[in-house]
Amino acid sequence: MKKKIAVIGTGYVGLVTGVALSDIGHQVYCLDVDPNKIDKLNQGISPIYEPGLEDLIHKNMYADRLHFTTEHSMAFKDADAIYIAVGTPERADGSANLDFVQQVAKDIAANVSDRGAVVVTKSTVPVGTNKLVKHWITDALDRDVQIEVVSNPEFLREGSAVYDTYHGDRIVIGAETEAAADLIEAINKPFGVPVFRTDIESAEMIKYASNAFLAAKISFINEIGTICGKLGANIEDVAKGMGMDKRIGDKFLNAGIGYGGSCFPKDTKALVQIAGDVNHTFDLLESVINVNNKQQQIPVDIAQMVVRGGLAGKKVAMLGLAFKPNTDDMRESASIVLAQKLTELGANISAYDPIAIENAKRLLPETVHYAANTEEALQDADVAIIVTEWDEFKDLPLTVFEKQMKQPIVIDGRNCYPLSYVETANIDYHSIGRPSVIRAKKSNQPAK
Ligand SMILES: NC(=O)C1=CN([C@@H]2O[C@H](COP(=O)(O)OP(=O)(O)OC[C@H]3O[C@@H](n4cnc5c(N)ncnc54)[C@H](O)[C@@H]3O)[C@@H](O)[C@H]2O)C=CC1
Ligand SMILES: O=C(O)[C@H]1O[C@H](OP(=O)(O)OP(=O)(O)OC[C@H]2O[C@@H](n3ccc(=O)[nH]c3=O)[C@H](O)[C@@H]2O)[C@H](O)[C@@H](O)[C@@H]1O
Repeated sequence: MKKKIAVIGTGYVGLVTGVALSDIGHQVYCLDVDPNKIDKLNQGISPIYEPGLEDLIHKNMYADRLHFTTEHSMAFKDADAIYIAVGTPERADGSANLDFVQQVAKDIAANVSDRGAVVVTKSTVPVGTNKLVKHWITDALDRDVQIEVVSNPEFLREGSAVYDTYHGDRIVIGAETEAAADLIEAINKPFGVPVFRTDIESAEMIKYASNAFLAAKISFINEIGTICGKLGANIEDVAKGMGMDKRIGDKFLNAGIGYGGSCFPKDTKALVQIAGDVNHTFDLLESVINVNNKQQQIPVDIAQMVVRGGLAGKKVAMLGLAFKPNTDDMRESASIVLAQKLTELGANISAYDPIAIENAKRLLPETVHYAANTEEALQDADVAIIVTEWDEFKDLPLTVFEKQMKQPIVIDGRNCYPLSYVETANIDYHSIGRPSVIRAKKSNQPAK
């Protein structure tokens, strides 16, 4: 069943959704208010770095199933389904800002075909928003047009967004009517991903609860890591041993310098607000957020302890800037907090990331120097901090730290190297929730 679909917003979610829906055969019109993005896309250039995405854009543009436009009339004309995938950024109080969603509702009212459409919200929105969207559209309509709304939250991860779309654990569909749910289920059928149907409010909550639970798992393992660090236990083995229990599961138990990105920080705060709106203090989630804020500072705390004479005037190499590997997304990356703190302490930062440098320049202090490669970033550095676990850092021979740095002190915020490997290198090594490995101690060890 091939349908005409309009996707509004070409950020991560809109673009990946639009491209994937065209790839399974639908006629898709992706609309954005940003003409630069649409220009680039019409030249086959993806405005975001996402493995595999550009190839799919080319394939489906060539097959004449995928179109990019700023023209509402072109996108909305005869659309069976209209997907809303615009941003829902956080307001100063942590709640979700729905201004972009409300604007799209007005645009739909002004442009939807007389035969009506099913309006699908992909954006992460507070419980009750889909019903508000329907109200906003019908309120602005000057004609009698049938509008149905469906909550269809998105669960893709940046860096593996294309893979996730085809191999998701579930597609959640929250609808008012069986007919609307049937249409969205049929549209998604070729993905072969299990569908879970529910009411609209539950679908909206599933998205926030899922992100909050994953964030809680990360903060939990990070707290255990901090205790392990003090007691001489190894968080990697602890997480492995815990994860073997199927009720716990082995995913999302990597201790590190906390979660970043465009969603966990924003969605956890929004859920605290959503709970507050119904007079519930979400104590657990507030702690998850506080733990994460502390976690992002850990490398600076360690650096202050281990670099002799303090950090003022010292060269700090930052390896990795993106909030996770395989993306150029810098939103809420721990590198932002770290660079600010280090700069306040008078350190000179030399930073390198395989692809996020252009985005980093907009968010990090102006004084940060950007190196062309790892070796240049490490040259004569007093301390190195690994912020993002890119493969090229994980594969780096530890001798590079020895050779390039003034003092080979490495603070690994992502536990990139097995301790047994670090033991063989002539570096001081501090990681998260694992014992430190110090040169002096190694040389004092009796010969075997
Ligand atoms: N980034 C991610 O990995 C995921 C994001 N989400 C959710 O999806 C939503 C979108 O997130 P991103 O894709 O990261 O957003 P984004 O902020 O990167 O992109 C949003 C796009 O919408 C466009 N836009 C804004 N107003 C518009 C309008 N009136 N008409 C047309 N286009 C308009 C903007 O120009 C921008 O290109 C958010 O609610 C987010 O929480 C959900 C799952 C994953
Ligand atoms: O709503 C969203 O936007 C998305 O948010 C996350 O996806 P994403 O932020 O792209 O990336 P994740 O792989 O979840 O990583 C988020 C952060 O947690 C950190 N993390 C992840 C896993 C882990 O074990 N430890 C850990 O510190 C990562 O380094 C990263 O900073 C969710 O995984 C997606 O399901 C969801 O759709």
